[in-house]
Amino acid sequence: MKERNPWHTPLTIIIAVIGVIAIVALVTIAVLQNKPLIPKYKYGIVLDAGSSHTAMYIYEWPAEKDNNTGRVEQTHCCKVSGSGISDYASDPKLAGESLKACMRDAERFVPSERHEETPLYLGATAGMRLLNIKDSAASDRVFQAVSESLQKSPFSFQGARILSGQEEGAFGWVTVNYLDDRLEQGLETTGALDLGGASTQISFISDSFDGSESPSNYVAFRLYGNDYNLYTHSFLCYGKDQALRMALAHQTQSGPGSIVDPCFNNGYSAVKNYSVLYESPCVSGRKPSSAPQTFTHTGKGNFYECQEVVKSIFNFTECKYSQCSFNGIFQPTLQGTYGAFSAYYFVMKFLNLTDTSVPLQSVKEALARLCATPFDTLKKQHPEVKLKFLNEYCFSGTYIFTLLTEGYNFTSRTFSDIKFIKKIKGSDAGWTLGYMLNLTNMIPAEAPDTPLLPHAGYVSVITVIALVLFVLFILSLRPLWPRCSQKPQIV
Ligand SMILES: Nc1ccn([C@@H]2O[C@H](COP(=O)(O)OP(=O)(O)OP(=O)(O)O)[C@@H](O)[C@H]2O)c(=O)n1
Repeated sequence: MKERNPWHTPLTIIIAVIGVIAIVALVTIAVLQNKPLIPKYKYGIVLDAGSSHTAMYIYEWPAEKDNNTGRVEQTHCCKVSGSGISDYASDPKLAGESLKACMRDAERFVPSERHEETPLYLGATAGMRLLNIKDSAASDRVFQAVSESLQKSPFSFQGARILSGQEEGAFGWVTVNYLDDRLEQGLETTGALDLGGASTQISFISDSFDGSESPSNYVAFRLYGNDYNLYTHSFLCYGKDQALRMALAHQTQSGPGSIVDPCFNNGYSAVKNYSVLYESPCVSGRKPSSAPQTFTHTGKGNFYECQEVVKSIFNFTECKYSQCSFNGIFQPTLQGTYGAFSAYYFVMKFLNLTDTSVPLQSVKEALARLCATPFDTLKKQHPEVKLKFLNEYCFSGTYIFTLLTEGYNFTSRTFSDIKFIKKIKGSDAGWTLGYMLNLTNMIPAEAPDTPLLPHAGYVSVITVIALVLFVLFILSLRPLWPRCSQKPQIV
């Protein structure tokens, strides 16, 4: 009779089959879990309606993350052609029209199935702050026109409004520190220096500042479980275009028919209109009573004389606090590193001065050389640069140098703490990202609970444990294992 294989009992076969199925199931789950998911994103759009121009930013973040905690990145930027919306006060409809090309761009960059749920914000800064001061009805009409235009887009329009200077400064600080991963990791933060066309912002954390000395400069945040006492100040009229107006106003106080300006290169010449120069609220109170309609503005290019003109637009003496930056505004002791963006970057990049490890004296010498360059030579050296920017680099460089050193009190030791930046990890530095993160509750106040193990580690551990349990189970069934029958010995 054929001997029966002792392993061919129903019980061992069932155990073996269950075991194989369990292992196959575990391996399949582990593989599927670790397979990269098809990326699905959510989107947010912010329009930065600045004084000199409007820019549209599209942000995206992974859709599958709980509570929108995924990392937010800028995927697209569209520069609206033409000037800032505040320049359309006399024809507001055009302000709305001007946004259309970028909105069409957004329709292509955001997948159509996401259009309806994508929030769209418009935030206006110092240009509209000034228009609101000058003519609030005109400012309302501009908002009406841009809102009507944006309501027609397929996105979820959340409104258009003017940001306060404090918001602009604070959201710029949030952006820089979010992109640098300093908030989530609770690292030492970076200060933010923003130079626009009509205002400039300085925001930083200083251990010596708790808001008590100057509450209007204080913003408190609790982000990812950490408390921040932020110092921030926005100087209206100290953006570089309005600062230039103030410098020109200083030089035209007696209403002359021509001025020779040390802040413009030798060979520069233009005829300017008194009414246009003095139409801004930053200078309107100082319009000379008896002036011709126009004046001839020529350059002589002298950095040291230009610095004297630039200094005249600051008040360095008045201060009712323990310490001030300028114009009687409190500023705590500078601390840590700083990211300087917007016009700080544009100007310093052109001047090849973004490397702050060079001594401050060398920066001064480079500016002196630039200002002393005849305008014709400058044009030949930089045929690719738009004339409206090239005209002003001597003034702009001198202004930035003076604002940083005499205004904010950066010294030859602390100047190297400044980094001139445009983007951080692909996203533009500016207030827009911080604004959107805040409005979409993307930064939690408390640190999210982190799982003990990363996902892949978790799958591996349960697989190993399951295998061990399976082997133990098999071993525990040992008494049921069929015994080998003793074969009769053949002698
Ligand atoms: N290549 C460039 C581009 C811009 N600019 C200058 O940079 C300033 C604009 O900076 P921006 O951050 O765009 O300011 P706005 O948002 O327009 O102004 P604000 O925030 O004050 O409303 C303007 O003076 C513009 O002339 C420059 O010097 N070089």
